[in-house]
Amino acid sequence: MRVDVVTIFPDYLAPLDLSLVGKARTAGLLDLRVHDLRDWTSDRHRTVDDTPFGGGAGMVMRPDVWGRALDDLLDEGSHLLLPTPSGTRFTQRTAERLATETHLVVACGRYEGIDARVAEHYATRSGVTVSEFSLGDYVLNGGEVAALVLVEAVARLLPGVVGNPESLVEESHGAAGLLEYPVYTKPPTWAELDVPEVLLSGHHGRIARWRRDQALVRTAARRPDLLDALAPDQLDAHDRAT
Ligand SMILES: COc1ccc2nc(C(=O)O)sc2c1
Repeated sequence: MRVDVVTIFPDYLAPLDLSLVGKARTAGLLDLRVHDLRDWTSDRHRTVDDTPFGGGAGMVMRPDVWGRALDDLLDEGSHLLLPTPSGTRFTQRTAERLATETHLVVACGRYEGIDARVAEHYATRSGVTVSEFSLGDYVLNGGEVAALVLVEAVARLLPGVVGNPESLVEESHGAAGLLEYPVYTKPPTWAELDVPEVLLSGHHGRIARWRRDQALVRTAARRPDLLDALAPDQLDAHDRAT
């Protein structure tokens, strides 16, 4: 998969050189390129914004500069992603869908946002998909943090990136559709708190059942909406009794 990220703060994306995503890039599993939007400016001051039509506070990012950048980067089959507070919610299901695609272009807005004609124009471009998304019900100062989240959430789903793909199933918001169960390691007692006895039993069936029950109880307590969203076949009779 190729991912192009366009931003006026390229250094904001430096964390993507580290850890799991960094390893995926080194292994050739992810072709990630970060671009400075100002490379597509044409004036001495490398201007990317201007005052909003209709008045109001702040500045708006210019469509002509974004147009030159996106014309260079978008191809047949590209998915243009625009982080924005007014976007649809980015979820694990979104990440799973994006992880099946070949080319993502993430346009990081700043100031009051990108001129609306940019999304409108590229939505009509043959072979290009455009999506505006938000991380959640809060507002950041720009799209870069959302880009970091998106790239990591997608990259870790690419084949070969995570050591044990099975771990993707039981993690929170994974294929099981539940929050993950609590995890423990040595020492068996810490701060006068013991590890649940069942986890020391070596009885794999009981351990699996205990973990499933913990995931269900946690999900019911913290995110009942996730339980409501489960398909009927995702809960067995024991689950329903828990
Ligand atoms: C101007 O660009 C922005 C500004 C705020 C913002 N907030 C996001 C969020 O997902 O919360 S994406 C995003 C993009």
